[in-house]
Amino acid sequence: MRTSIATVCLSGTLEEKMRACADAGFDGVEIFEPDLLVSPSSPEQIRALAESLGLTLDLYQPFRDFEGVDGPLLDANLERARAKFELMNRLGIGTMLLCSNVGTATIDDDAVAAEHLRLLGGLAAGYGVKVAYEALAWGRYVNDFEHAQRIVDLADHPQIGTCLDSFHILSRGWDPAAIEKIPAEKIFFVQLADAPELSLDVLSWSRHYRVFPGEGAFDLVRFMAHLVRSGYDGPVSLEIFNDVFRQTAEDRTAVDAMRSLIWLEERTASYLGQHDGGTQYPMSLATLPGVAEPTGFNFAEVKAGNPDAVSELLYQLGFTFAGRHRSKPVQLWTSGTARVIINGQQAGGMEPGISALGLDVQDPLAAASRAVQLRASPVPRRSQADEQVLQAVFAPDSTEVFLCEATADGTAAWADEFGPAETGGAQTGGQPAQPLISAIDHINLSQPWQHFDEAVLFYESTLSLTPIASQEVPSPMGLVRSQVMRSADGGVRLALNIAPLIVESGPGGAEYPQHVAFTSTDLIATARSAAERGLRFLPVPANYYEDLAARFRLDPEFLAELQELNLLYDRDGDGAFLHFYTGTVGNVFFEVVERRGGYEGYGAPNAPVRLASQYLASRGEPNRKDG
Ligand SMILES: O=C(O)c1ccc(O)c(O)c1
Ligand SMILES: [Mg+2]
Repeated sequence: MRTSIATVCLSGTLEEKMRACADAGFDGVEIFEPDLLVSPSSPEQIRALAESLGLTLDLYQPFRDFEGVDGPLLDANLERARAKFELMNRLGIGTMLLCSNVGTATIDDDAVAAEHLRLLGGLAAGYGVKVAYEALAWGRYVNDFEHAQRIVDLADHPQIGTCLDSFHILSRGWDPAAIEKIPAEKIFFVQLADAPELSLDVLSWSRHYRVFPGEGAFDLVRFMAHLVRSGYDGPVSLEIFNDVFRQTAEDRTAVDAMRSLIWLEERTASYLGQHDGGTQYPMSLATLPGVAEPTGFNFAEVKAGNPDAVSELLYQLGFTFAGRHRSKPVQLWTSGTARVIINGQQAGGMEPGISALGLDVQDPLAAASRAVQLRASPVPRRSQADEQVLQAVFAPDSTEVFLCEATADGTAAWADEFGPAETGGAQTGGQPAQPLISAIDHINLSQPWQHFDEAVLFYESTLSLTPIASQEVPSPMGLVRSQVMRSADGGVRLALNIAPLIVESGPGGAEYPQHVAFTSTDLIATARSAAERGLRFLPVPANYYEDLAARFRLDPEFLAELQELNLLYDRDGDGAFLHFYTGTVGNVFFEVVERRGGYEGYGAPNAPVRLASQYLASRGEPNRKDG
């Protein structure tokens, strides 16, 4: 599949955009006219730059408001087109995009529009270029791709064909199956965009909210399947008008874009494999190393300049110190299969924060190769000869994601690099035979708002995690969007939260704490033992417990126990959820959860209580529970 992208998708100058597209691995670009008009480079220089970057210039766009107009305006429009065809010859671009008329058309007659397109085709022939007619969703008379195609048929000129744009087709609810009826040689160009479901006029939706394939709600796999079946084999180009991408570093957006297209290509290949058996089509679709979902968490890593505050929390939760790394300032704490690494390497005066997570996968090499083919950056590692070689890539928020070998007994092969425990921390104590905390339940990573869609696409495409319906949680600092990505059996649950931007601290000014949640087989016993070891719980206000009593019929003694220990409670169906939070150290805190009777959620109704309590704590408000 030939990949292309419109320069309007990216921030920067035309030259910067082209370099970013080439670096991300695109085959070609569409030149968006306004980008050229403001460039100091001549058309010849842009052409030479594309050549030197190995990019093809696939399309010049847009040409607007041409057809369906009165005689004098038509003459002027043809003159306008002549100038653009001359320009295209200088650029070396063979196809121009013509949008259906949204403003000046006064004649609602297909025969007239077709006649005008035929005239345009005649002019284009003189310059050896072609024109791809695109039905904009808000076109005055033509807003449906089948209608545009009927006009192209009527025009019946070799230089005149269709441009299909998934946004204009799917936003209007047109059925993309009709693409298969269009003769392949008449599809001159294809643009792809996804979009979230919004109730908005199509123009505003299109101009501000398009996103890359896989980041929205459109079924682009089915769209692509119809396109492939039509016999089309030209460029598949991303055309994303998006306010956030326009202000994000262009190289980052280009990588996100390329990832979305590679993944769509793979999913289309797999869809066609399932539905059309071995049928061969002109467009060849590349695939990636397939990987199964990760089966569990192998570890979580906290980086900290001073490990003591973190190790103290873990000790209070009942974790056992399992030793120091034999060559690095790194500690391992365990409880059951929950492993937390506290890494003091290169952490200087750094506040504690989650820096890495390890996932159990069947084939770490294949999983890493897939991630890298999806343009994830590998984490550079300098392993010593006697250490496990671990595969890792950076997530969009720079968290390191390690792809670890799953073992049948839940142990970690690298753990023998740690020890012996006796030489280690202040608080050791042997591992109890049956620790209450048995595993990592989920990891919660706050994400900068502007990279949220990119993060969801990253975890879904590289790691095969599935996003479940997102939630919105109010906090004193704004609405937090929470998106859980999980494996089918719940072995891996990752909660991504959009951190609201604290306006006064400026972009990136405020870091939101992140957390690791552990599973306990007996939450109340865990809380009691943690309290005895001096754990400071995140305080929960009395109002919360009054509301709990009103919502659920809880045994008064049980309710009193929840309140005494600062425990939170929720229910779904037959299931119940008990959990508590520790205080925050630096940018990290811990949660302990007990899932009863198949509870599948994360205590979302309680999240506002947590966020408000953390907000008070971060402002140094008195903790009334402590007196
Ligand atoms: O919003 C527009 O005007 C516009 C322009 C060119 C396109 O290809 C398109 O899909 C939309
Ligand atoms: Mg378009």
